[in-house]
Amino acid sequence: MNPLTFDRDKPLDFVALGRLCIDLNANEINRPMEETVTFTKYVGGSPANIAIGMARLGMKTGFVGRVADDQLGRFIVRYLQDNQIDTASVLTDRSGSVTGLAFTEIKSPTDCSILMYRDNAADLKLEPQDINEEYLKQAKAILISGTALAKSPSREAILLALHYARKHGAVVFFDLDYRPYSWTSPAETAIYYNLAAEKCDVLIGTREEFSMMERFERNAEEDDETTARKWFGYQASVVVIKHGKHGSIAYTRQGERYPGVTFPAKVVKTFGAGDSYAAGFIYGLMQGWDISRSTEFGAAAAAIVISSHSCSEAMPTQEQIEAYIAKCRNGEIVGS
Ligand SMILES: Nc1ncnc2c1ncn2[C@@H]1O[C@H](COP(=O)(O)OP(=O)(O)OP(=O)(O)O)[C@@H](O)[C@H]1O
Ligand SMILES: O=C(O)C[C@@H](O)[C@H](O)C(=O)CO
Repeated sequence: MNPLTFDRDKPLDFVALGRLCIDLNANEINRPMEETVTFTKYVGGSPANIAIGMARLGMKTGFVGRVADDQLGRFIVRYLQDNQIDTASVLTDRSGSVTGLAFTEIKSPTDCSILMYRDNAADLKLEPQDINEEYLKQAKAILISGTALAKSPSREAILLALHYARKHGAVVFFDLDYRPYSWTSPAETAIYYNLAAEKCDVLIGTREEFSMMERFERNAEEDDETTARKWFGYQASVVVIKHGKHGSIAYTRQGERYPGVTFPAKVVKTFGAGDSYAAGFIYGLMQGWDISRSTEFGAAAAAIVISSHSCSEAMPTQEQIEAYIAKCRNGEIVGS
């Protein structure tokens, strides 16, 4: 089943908000970054990757965010536009901020890390005045991600966007996307995550991310079902808890539980799995597919992206995902 309904009369399918940055992925892989000499530049940041994934799947997609007034900011906007993403609400920050950089180290397919340069990052300069109610009113669904809550004024801007989305009946997806380097204290993190999550229809996160949000619960059990049930006491109707290569479990407010499959992958690097999974899963739900088919689609999208060098550039089309699933079923693709 699929408990979500989307307002078919709204012209924009999907609007993502928040982080737009640059990934610099090591070209010489399977070694520490000290030995890497060249990197390839891609657009990055979890909500950016998900928006690009949704656009590749043919959804009419927009973005709300701020980029730096520099060459990298302009590169990001051009890349979004080249991918048919509406950038009317992507503003240039002129306060002297810079584009956030994520240098990725790929030591092995299972040992990847990210070296961040995010001091004075433009994406966190998003202001409440940048949130256009008329724009969000046009969206069937919006997506927020946790990093945008890390600092003011971006934090207030996202909370205002949640208010408008609720007011105008958009379905709200929250990809928890917890990046500890963006936050100053665990208590502050949990408080703002909880505040936002209470207003969202679909929560998608890893076990660790949900546990981070439960730091003030008595007897937190780290049990997926208990976690999901807590959110059904607020606005959520679907809660997805991801477990890396062990798959995911989706719970619904109606008490159903859908364990998600995984697909074999020739893993190059693991990051980007969550973003591609989210794009495939949300796309499925927006097509009216049931939850099992949607999680399967997300898992196949993730297998494709982790078998590739980038996150954004590797986001697959519907045809690519369907072909991948078919090849896995025929035994033409086996894991690494
Ligand atoms: N090694 C793997 N092989 C196949 N599928 C995988 C693998 N790792 C992750 N996936 C798929 O991707 C989905 C999301 O992965 P994961 O739980 O690692 O999310 P995440 O931690 O948010 O990812 P990210 O590393 O991008 O932050 C999983 O539910 C699974 O379907
Ligand atoms: O911001 C990060 O932590 C890295 C991102 O730039 C990257 O694209 C990502 O979010 C992958 O999930």
